[in-house]
Amino acid sequence: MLIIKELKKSFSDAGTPLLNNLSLNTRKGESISIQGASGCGKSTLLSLIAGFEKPDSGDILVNNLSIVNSGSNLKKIDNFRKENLGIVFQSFNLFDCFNAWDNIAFTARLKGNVDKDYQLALMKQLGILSLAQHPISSLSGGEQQRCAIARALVHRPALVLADEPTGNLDEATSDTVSDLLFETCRHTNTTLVVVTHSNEVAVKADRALQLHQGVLERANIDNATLTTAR
Ligand SMILES: Nc1ncnc2c1ncn2[C@@H]1O[C@H](COP(=O)(O)OP(=O)(O)OP(=O)(O)O)[C@@H](O)[C@H]1O
Repeated sequence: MLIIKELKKSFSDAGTPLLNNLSLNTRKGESISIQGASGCGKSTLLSLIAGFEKPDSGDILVNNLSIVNSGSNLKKIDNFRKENLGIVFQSFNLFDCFNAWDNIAFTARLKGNVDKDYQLALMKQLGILSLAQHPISSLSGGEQQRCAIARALVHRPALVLADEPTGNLDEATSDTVSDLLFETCRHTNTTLVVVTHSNEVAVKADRALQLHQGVLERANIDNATLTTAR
């Protein structure tokens, strides 16, 4: 579904590339977590997958569409995002001037396929239906992030990218919100890539990976590490 082939990316000519022949192959509906040291290139990788940045070489395919080779065609890449991509940010990135319902409807309106029943079902699943008419600024951090998850899914994207989705939440809220993110993506058969510093969040993915020296490796998160992290 998401296929990354021998991706290279550097921000300077000196030294080893930040991403150095990185490859990944995911199944439809699979969830992947990515951890790694600060500055190792996790957010850069998400930006490349979203088509916000261009790699030096290699290819990225989502549902057989090359994000890299569509990169020079801005309309095509814009359509790719509208059709295929949902994004969840650490800082929620919701609009203060809209209520919860209109914030969530935003991506579907961009795509031109508002499906009220589907939005109602998603909001119900995420436990935020009763907040639909509330101003976004009146919601707690956990409630806002649940709205952001609904917004990322409401246009039925094939792929959701989440960059530190629980980074601004306390431990208990992080647990609830990350459970909802993984469950909702499983329920809707949406492929999910989550960048996180949290071992507790990382182990909820079907595959836990770490970015190390420019490539993705299987993460080794054992129970002892989890216990220590708690
Ligand atoms: N547009 C850019 N121009 C130059 N350098 C950049 C640019 N974007 C990122 N970098 C550098 O690339 C490296 C990787 O950044 P990135 O944000 O991808 O790391 P990260 O693994 O997500 O880090 P963190 O866990 O701290 O968020 C950093 O050294 C960063 O300064």
